[in-house]
Amino acid sequence: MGIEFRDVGKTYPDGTVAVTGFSCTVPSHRTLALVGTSGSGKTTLMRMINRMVEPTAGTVLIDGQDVHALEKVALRRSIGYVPQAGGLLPHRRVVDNVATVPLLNGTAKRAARTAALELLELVGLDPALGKRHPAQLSGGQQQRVAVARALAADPNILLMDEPFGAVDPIVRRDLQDQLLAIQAELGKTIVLVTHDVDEAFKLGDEVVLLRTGGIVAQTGTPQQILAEPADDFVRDFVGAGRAERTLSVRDVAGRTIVVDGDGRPVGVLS
Ligand SMILES: Nc1ncnc2c1ncn2[C@@H]1O[C@H](COP(=O)(O)OP(=O)(O)OP(=O)(O)O)[C@@H](O)[C@H]1O
Repeated sequence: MGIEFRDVGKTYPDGTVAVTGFSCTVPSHRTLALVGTSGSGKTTLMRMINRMVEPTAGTVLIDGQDVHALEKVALRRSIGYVPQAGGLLPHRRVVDNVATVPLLNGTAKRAARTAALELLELVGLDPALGKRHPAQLSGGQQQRVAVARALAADPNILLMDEPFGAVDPIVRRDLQDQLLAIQAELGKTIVLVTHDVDEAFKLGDEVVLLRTGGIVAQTGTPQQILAEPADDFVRDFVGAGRAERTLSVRDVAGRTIVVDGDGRPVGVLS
């Protein structure tokens, strides 16, 4: 059970080949990170799951069912989607943004709002912020709202397209940690698109590294890819040979410090 891409391809009407012969399974409750350079077909692949993009070859299945046979609007509402820049409705209050899909699905207003306020707490926001409009929140807070909104209809599947790409590195790390905590609690099936290999390794149980044309360079757990990069392209991309991944330990003032290849401290061991 889960999501299965079966030999899918996508050639856009202008002839651009975005994806070719892609096959992959995402088991239920696991996170797949699609990582690769710009234009490697990550977003195209992810959008095939909720039919925002229709493949020109192959099949996408959810729990064994061809998504092509499912009604598009119902399918889209049943899957949480976190777009790149939040995609919040600017003229609606935060709480109403979060409640959007449950309201469309017929949940009563009061129940939808109560649930929305609980979701704001789940993503680490003060429910009092629910009264504000999106423009009155920071970029990081807006992304938290976007995650809350994607979770509002309690979907089994969560699609995330560069969800934390527009925020600074410290907020980004916070949001990543929050997502890991939420995932530990809720156990969604997540497909995450990122161009940041560190993010892919941190969040993905399984990582697919793509090259141009949606061709798989390597699939594996972060540990497998780091330990045995398939070729020079992968090695360069993950930076396995880069100095900063070559860690060593040093004793400083009676404590054991871990430093990177440039001697910068990255943590304390004991
Ligand atoms: N609607 C479209 N019409 C034509 N070509 C498209 C369309 N959407 C995407 N493409 C092309 O398909 C290829 C893959 O695009 P896609 O957005 O899936 O890549 P990506 O890996 O997600 O890139 P990025 O990291 O820049 O978002 C690119 O060459 C892109 O220009």
